[in-house]
Amino acid sequence: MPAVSFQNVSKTYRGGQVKALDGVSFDIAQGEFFGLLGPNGAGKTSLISILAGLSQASGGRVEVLGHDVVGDYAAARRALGIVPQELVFDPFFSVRESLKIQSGYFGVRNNEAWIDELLHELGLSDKANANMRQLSGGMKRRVLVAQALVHRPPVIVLDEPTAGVDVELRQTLWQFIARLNREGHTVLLTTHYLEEAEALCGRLAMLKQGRIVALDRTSDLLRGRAATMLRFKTDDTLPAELQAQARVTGRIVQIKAHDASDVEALLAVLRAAQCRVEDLEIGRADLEDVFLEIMQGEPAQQGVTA
Ligand SMILES: Nc1ncnc2c1ncn2[C@@H]1O[C@H](COP(=O)(O)OP(=O)(O)OP(=O)(O)O)[C@@H](O)[C@H]1O
Repeated sequence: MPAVSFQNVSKTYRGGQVKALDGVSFDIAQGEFFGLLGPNGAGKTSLISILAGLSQASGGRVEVLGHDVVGDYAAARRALGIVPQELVFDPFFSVRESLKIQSGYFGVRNNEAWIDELLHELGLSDKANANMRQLSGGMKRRVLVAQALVHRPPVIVLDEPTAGVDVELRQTLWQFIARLNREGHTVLLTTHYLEEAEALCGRLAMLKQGRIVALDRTSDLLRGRAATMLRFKTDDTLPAELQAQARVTGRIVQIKAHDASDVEALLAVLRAAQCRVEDLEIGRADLEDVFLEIMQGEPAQQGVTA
């Protein structure tokens, strides 16, 4: 039985004018660390909201460990630990009180030891008795993670958990989540940080305009799609034939190359255009390259035609 199963899920808004999800189907196996990626507006939040039972699909079916998220809402929700994107919390309680209240909500009692462990693992021990109002944004985010995990859910859903979060918390969070994953918890992560997704997720789905456009093991996506990247810095204007295929960030230029002769051809074009190149390096394509390639709908194989 899959941990999460999306079956032909669709979602429309405004009486069908906006199609946020258009026939999304995939399963996440138990124990997977799964990443859901997509640009702004692709439909990630819509999909997570349906999974969480916060909004209803316009069509299709979603199950968590075999429990339908609509027909069997309570069981599905109990199986999920959801770390929301927004900082929502009750300002009147202390950190520990809020965790106890959340436990009660799931009918869990006498879990003080687990609450202590959560506080410790998330670096919140010395804030246990602090009022939620007094916490910084990063600390509140840690509490949201603790709240999501208080009932030891088998499936953990993290919706952009590291947006605006400092390096220390990211590391603390990922170490802890990776441990829970090793212990058997399934993890579903949405993020805009592609390095995190590349480092953490065994398998990835990419959403574009409400449809799945890629679904594969992370290593296969990296191997199969993009190839080698030529990276350099320049102050000069790129020759026109390279502009279309280059990714330019300030002075940094990245161009895809498939093999050594491709690299030679690229350098020849640059030399002929008297384009001065600094800090030249040739590296492996990363998930960002693959992501952009898929989102731009470029054909998988496209060499230099110089
Ligand atoms: N309540 C709503 N009413 C109308 N349209 C909506 C509503 N919620 C989302 N949409 C639209 O549905 C589409 C998908 O939005 P969604 O928030 O699911 O995308 P996302 O992938 O989570 O984006 P982001 O990365 O920006 O969070 C977008 O076109 C969005 O404008």
